[in-house]
Amino acid sequence: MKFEKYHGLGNDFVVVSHEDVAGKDLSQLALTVCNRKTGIGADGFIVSSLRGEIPEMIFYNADGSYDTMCGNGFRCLCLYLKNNDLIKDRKFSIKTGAGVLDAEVVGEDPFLVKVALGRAEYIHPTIGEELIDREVEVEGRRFNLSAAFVGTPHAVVFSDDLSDEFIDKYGALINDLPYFPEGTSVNFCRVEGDNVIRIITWERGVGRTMACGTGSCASATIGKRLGKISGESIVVKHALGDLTIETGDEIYMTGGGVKVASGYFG
Ligand SMILES: N[C@@H](CCC[C@H](N)C(=O)O)C(=O)O
Repeated sequence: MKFEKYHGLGNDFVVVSHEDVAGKDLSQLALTVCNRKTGIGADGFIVSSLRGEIPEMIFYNADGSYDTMCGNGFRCLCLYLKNNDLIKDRKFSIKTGAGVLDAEVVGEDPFLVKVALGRAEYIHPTIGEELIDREVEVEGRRFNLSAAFVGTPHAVVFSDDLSDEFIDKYGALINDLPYFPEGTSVNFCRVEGDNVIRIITWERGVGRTMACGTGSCASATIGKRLGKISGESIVVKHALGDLTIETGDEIYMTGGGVKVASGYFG
């Protein structure tokens, strides 16, 4: 199987063409390919499909679970399509499990793409109301928990502790709360300026990753709703760099993608 590997701020993905995996169990393939000991190693598996009128992203997490959207993966797919001459225009659209999203290449070297993600949805499906700044207790520790759906579900907690141990422990525990019967990614954020937050995400289907695009969008919009940050353009800091999130009526995410490798697997 021919593959290319990409990352967006260290959130890494194996990208393959739909033609090369037609008829295969994609969930099982994601599990095999993403294994860091016995596979290629990645946080997610992206199948690039050209079956329809516009390109389509089919996305699986490292644990084999399907997901509707992945922000960093989406930007990586944009670069994959560009590298393979599958998109020629600066502006284009890609179908995802969360709908058709418009994108525009705004930088060539380094590659930079701006993606329109629509509006954040705040009505929480399990409780039928918004889950914003709600005090919850998790193993004796109090959190102010908020949630938003930005193509995929996200919980957001503002915290000064961004240590690996804290994220690993409470990310998994918050994902297991009854509010989230289908699980959720959990974003831990620290305010670092009027329009700046630092974020570390515990991702559903993966665990702690180096960056999360949709999590950055959810965190920026919730940070603004809670009055913790302000401004149209929010800088979301990750270990390897920043994403710019515009949070007007519609959310826009601007960030890069990097090709790491290509080859054959199996
Ligand atoms: N890495 C992502 C989000 C991926 C989805 C997540 N693992 C889930 O299951 O919801 C991003 O960059 O947006």
